[in-house]
Amino acid sequence: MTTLTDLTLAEARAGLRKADFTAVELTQAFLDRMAQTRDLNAFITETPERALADAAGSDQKLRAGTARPLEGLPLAVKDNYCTEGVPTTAGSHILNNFVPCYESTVTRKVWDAGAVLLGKTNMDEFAMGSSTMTSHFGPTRNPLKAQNDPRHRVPGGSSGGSASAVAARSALAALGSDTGGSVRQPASFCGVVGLKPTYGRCSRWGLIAYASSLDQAGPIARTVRDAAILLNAIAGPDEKDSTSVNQSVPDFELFAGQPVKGMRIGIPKEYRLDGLRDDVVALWEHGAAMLRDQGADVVEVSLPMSRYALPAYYIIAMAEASSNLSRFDGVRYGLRVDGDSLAEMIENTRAEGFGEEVKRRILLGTFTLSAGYYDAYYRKAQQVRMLIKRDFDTVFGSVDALLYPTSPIPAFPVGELMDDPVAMYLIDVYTITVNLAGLPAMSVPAGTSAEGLPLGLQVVGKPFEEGTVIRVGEALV
Ligand SMILES: NC(=O)C[C@H](N)C(=O)O
Repeated sequence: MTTLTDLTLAEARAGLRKADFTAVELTQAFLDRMAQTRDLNAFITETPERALADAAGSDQKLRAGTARPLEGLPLAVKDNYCTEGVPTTAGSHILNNFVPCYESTVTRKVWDAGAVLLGKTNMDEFAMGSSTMTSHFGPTRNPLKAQNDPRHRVPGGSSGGSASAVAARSALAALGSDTGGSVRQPASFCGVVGLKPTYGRCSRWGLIAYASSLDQAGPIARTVRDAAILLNAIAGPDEKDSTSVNQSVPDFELFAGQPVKGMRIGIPKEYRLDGLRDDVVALWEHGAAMLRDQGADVVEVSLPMSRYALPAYYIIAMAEASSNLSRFDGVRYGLRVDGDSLAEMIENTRAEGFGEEVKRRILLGTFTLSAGYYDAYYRKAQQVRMLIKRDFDTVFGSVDALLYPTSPIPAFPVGELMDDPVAMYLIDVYTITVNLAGLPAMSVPAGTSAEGLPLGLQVVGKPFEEGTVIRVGEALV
């Protein structure tokens, strides 16, 4: 029999239904694998007892013929989803010992669909980063290394723990969240699939807020089909999140494997940045050729405003973060560091509880929102955001999807870029525009870099057309 941890989610689902193995056996295999791969530091909290108990419950349902869509399938969850009774830290010291008394809507949906929780995964603190190095719990490692180079690589971020776990086969699939690339970029770095749904497709309720107008839940999985299966479970409106959209949810799995013949795919010419690495250019051209070979019409399009996306994103994200993170004050939950007065207690708690990158963003965000600077920075960034969105609207009048790289670089060595925040922000150049425009996008493992590391290609679709993204994504692997 093949190793259980090597199965895709779709294969594991089929195996459970045919009773080739039990949910308890499958879960135990993943728990063993988690123990073997602990050096990756992919998990902040492991939940083995709950996993085995849930799996036993799933086995009963499987035997009774009442299995739900994700029955008995072991998943990992990024540690910024509130999980009732299970510690939830968002990778921060300030949420040390925080055990939510409620469950996020998205995680509630996967448990209601029968999935099994293996544990909560490591992440950049409050999802701020592209490497998982800003976590209070130490960096996560990518299970993959470059050829002839023993250095450990980052898994990307901020959902680096989730991507590392899926790539290491210590989870069948995982939930991440994507504000500016946090699902897609780690998927690209770890050679797995990452899907960011349309803004409003999934509920953000109980997902610890970073930048509320950009945050979106998303699956990380081994295959496009697996990501579609998970999206089926987490999509849909929620009365607890007024930004979730009442839009019908198709069966996304049906799109995996549908032909791309006759589709029009756009290649944005401005995304061919000066100095882009040869291997990334070659990957992109190869992807376009694959789609052309399958009968798609690949055309050049123009997104001129995207060149202003990075500064606009970092102004908006930091402004929203500075507001969202004001709730962490030591009064109600999480860390409290005493002081002589209430103000001093709050000051001490925030000074000790937040890491350097989070403090940098709170300070910059507060600055851009302050009187006198608001118009020059925040308002202007919102106007730029509108222009970027309009560019996409225009282009989507003539194409069905867009194709470009997920990241300009492959996974870099752990420790690098930490003292150069701007260089770290620049890595997000290809992922942030879709968050600003609220579009669905997917990263698929489509090639290998010169040093033998995975490279991802990104497929971007029209709002609420995740099905198209899934279709094109599947055609690239
Ligand atoms: N959260 C994200 O999507 C990651 C992005 N690199 C950021 O730091 O904002």
